[in-house]
Amino acid sequence: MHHFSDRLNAAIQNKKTPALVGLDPRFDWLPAEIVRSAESRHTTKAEIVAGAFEEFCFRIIDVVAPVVPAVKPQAAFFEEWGPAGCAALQRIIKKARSAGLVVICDAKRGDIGSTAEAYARGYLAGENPESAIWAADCLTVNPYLGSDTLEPFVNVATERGAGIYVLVRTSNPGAGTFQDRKTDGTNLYECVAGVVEELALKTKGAGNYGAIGAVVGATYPEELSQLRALMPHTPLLVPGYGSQGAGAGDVAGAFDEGGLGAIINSSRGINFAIRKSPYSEKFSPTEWEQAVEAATHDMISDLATHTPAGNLE
Ligand SMILES: O=c1ccn([C@@H]2O[C@H](COP(=O)(O)O)[C@@H](O)[C@H]2O)c(=O)[nH]1
Repeated sequence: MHHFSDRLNAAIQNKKTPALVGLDPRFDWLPAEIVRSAESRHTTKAEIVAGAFEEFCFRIIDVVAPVVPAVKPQAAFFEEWGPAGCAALQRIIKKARSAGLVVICDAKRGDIGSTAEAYARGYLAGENPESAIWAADCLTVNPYLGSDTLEPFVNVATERGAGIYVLVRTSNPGAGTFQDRKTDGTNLYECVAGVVEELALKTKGAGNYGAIGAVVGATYPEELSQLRALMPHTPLLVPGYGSQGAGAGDVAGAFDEGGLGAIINSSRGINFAIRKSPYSEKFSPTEWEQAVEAATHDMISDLATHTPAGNLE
């Protein structure tokens, strides 16, 4: 069985980029042709939305799979639409994996240990997509209930060659409300980082990184560099690039000297590139996939200017 971080790093090296495409569909922003097609096939609103999300994400996967290592579907946008949305998410994960992509399901789960175990078993398929119903390679996890609640995720991830990313320093404006709280001179996020690094070290693969990673926002570049140094064996998932205002310079501190150790997410900036300059001027609304492709290539080039080339050459 191959270790999660080793598989992810191989994918990053193969595609020569740490760019991660988020799949965050919004019904009101979908291309008209996709909405029309879903309306012709379904009757209820939930089925129409779910059908449209599925086609939209399938087509994004077709565009980005040749050039990026991984995708991150955001479960919330699918769960909002009930069973139809969840069924679409499941098929999207399957499609992304068949396209050779590493799939990180962003569902931010967490609960008391015995319940966390059910989340872990349900989401974390790791290397064998048949081993969990949601068939993800990796899941985002909320550590608020305590370090004992991370254990079931660690155990299942280790058994199945899967991974988790634990929320350490999130990208939102209010991240500091709880995460910056200090006890004995240590911030809460530094305390969580310490626990995560221990788990990363314990689950280390053939390379430098563990199966347990951390979510750290690109919108806090100083903390990002600090956490890279504090967590040398922890792979980072870095949201906040693009629509939330962070640029390639802000994420430079996330990488190790070989250019590994982090993947950088953009969701709206890629999914809905057609709605924004310069793509809205370059392409007509029906050419939205070309806009997705151009935005992905631009992100890859942008990141390359600030990523140590090292292992990505
Ligand atoms: O700290 C966090 C943790 C998760 N996210 C998620 O990432 C994407 C970001 O979307 P953009 O459109 O690129 O802003 C979204 O799914 C968030 O829920 C985050 O932004 N910050």
